[in-house]
Amino acid sequence: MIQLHDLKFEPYISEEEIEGAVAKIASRLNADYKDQNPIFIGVLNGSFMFASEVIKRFKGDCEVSFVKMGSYEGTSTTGTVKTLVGLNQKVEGRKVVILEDIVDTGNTLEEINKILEAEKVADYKVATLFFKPEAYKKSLHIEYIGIQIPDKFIVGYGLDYDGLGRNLTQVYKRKE
Ligand SMILES: O=P(O)(O)OC[C@H]1O[C@H](OP(=O)(O)OP(=O)(O)O)[C@H](O)[C@@H]1O
Ligand SMILES: Nc1nc2[nH]cnc2c(=O)[nH]1
Repeated sequence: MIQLHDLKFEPYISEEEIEGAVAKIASRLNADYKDQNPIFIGVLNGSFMFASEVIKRFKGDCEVSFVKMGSYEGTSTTGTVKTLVGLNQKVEGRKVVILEDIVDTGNTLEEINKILEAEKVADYKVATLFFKPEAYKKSLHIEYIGIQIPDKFIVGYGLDYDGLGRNLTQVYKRKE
């Protein structure tokens, strides 16, 4: 068990399971985007570890960019997604892959969808390491899903509780 600020968390998803999920997504991306020079767009802060692990397994040419979005305070969403750092490169006509650490309510994804529609990308797909089907309230398609989890608050592998826990190499869930 670990403690971050005032909350306790227990081990939930091992490094091996995460590594297996990352490898599967990377393998599909290698097949689907062979010779297509995709642009990977990581959604900061949470996706930094997942993005790095996926991108280093991609074998062809690719470009890498990041946006920074924020909507969580403590363990719940504020319901308002702020674009803290937007896209700083032209993506018109390009094939884009969004890299998310987690899709929960889908609010963040919806905001990213608006940005990409305005940018007129050729097409884009979403890859997320974790997905909470019970919490997802949107209809945007998620092409690459690593691990589906119940509607519990998790930390580790990029995900934080009020700033702490992003460096953990396995995932923990809030102790009930
Ligand atoms: O589907 P949603 O309910 O929108 O939740 C998903 C988002 O929540 C987290 O970001 P957060 O706002 O906590 O910012 P962070 O990545 O900087 O931690 C996570 O990184 C996703 O981007
Ligand atoms: N740390 C963390 N951030 C999230 N953002 C959306 N869902 C979660 C979650 O379960 N944990």
